[in-house]
Amino acid sequence: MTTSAKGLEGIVATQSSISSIIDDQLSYVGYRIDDLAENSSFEEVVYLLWNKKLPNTTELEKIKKELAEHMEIPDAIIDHLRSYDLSTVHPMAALRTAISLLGLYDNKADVLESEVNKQKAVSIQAKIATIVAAFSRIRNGQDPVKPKKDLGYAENFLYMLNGKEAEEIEIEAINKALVLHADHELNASTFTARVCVATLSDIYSGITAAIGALKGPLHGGANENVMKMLSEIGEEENAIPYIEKKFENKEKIMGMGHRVYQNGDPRAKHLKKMSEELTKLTGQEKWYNMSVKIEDYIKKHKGLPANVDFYSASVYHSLGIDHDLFTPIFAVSRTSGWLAHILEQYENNRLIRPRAEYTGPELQDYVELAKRG
Ligand SMILES: CC(=O)SCCNC(=O)CCNC(=O)[C@H](O)C(C)(C)COP(=O)(O)OP(=O)(O)OC[C@H]1O[C@@H](n2cnc3c(N)ncnc32)[C@H](O)[C@@H]1OP(=O)(O)O
Ligand SMILES: O=C([O-])CC(=O)C(=O)O
Repeated sequence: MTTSAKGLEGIVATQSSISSIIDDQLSYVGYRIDDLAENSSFEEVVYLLWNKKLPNTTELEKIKKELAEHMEIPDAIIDHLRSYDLSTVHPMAALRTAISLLGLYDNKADVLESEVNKQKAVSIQAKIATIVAAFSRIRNGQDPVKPKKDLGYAENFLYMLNGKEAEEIEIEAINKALVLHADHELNASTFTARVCVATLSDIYSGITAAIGALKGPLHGGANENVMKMLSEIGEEENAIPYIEKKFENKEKIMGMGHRVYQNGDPRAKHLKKMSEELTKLTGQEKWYNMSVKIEDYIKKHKGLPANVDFYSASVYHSLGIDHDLFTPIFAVSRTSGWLAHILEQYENNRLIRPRAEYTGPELQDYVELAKRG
């Protein structure tokens, strides 16, 4: 057997026609992320990822309507969210459980037929935004707000989160963030989803497993930790001494570095621009200025680029979103990619089962319990 690649670095583990990263350029089904970020709605991207073509007007209206119509969640999920000790539960843990629970209210959860799976995809994509918003409201002692059928996805999410219709600039920011986070080739959570459903387990299992993988700070959980770091730094002049200390302690800087991108994450510049605009608009420029200082310093001293999580932190913060909801919002977006990969996996399935390079002791004789030292 050949030697293993730590963290599977550089290993091509599957074929996929959903998204690609070539020469540091990201595209969804061949459409450049820059064009999609500037021009498309999240629903357009959802359609693109699931159907591998951009929707025409009728198709776009249909997916928008379907998503809005499926957003409402069973009362039992709300009751369940109310039963948590919300002072300690992380919203990603709540989301992981709520999606799993959602499967119990779907009498076709275990049916793997293609058409049924597509219906489940719409339902899960629609409901995940509602679950995140409901969790946040219940935690704040407020009643969950039902979705409105005439609102787009980003707008509905903000409406359910805040209990009032959002400003255009907020909708634009969330829409763009959802577009930018939607898919990213074979990242850890997407790979997790594919490994899970390749056993012919159901979609709910795949999404639940993926949420678990995204939660970690080396992956989606980094965005919350970026804001934690910025808050600890507090003021711009503290930024560089803080980072130097982290380097001395050999600690990682959240939101920096990437396994695949060597010269920078193409999504980061969009979030950086949004961060600049939104922090200025809300009088919170210090978070942007501090982020730029850190980015420049780390680029210069470590050669590491900012990743998608770095500037998303100050974007969400300037929209007044609780810091521990940053990763759940990432999950809301990435669900579209997970679902696309799950559907693709089912279409051409083979069990995913790599090998391990054994590094333990050579074969040895069994020692009876009484004779062991
Ligand atoms: C949506 C996403 O998932 S994007 C990634 C989100 N995660 C983060 O932002 C967490 C911070 N970043 C990291 O931990 C890493 O850059 C990862 C996990 C994203 C990718 O890392 P890998 O390709 O596995 O690189 P690895 O962790 O092995 O690091 C390689 C070297 O670079 C250093 N390095 C990598 N990232 C960082 C960082 N953010 N801060 C400081 N040093 C870093 C490591 O310490 C290591 O140095 P060494 O060789 O001297 O020991
Ligand atoms: O691709 C990765 O390893 C992580 C990432 O940027 C993402 O999931 O968006």
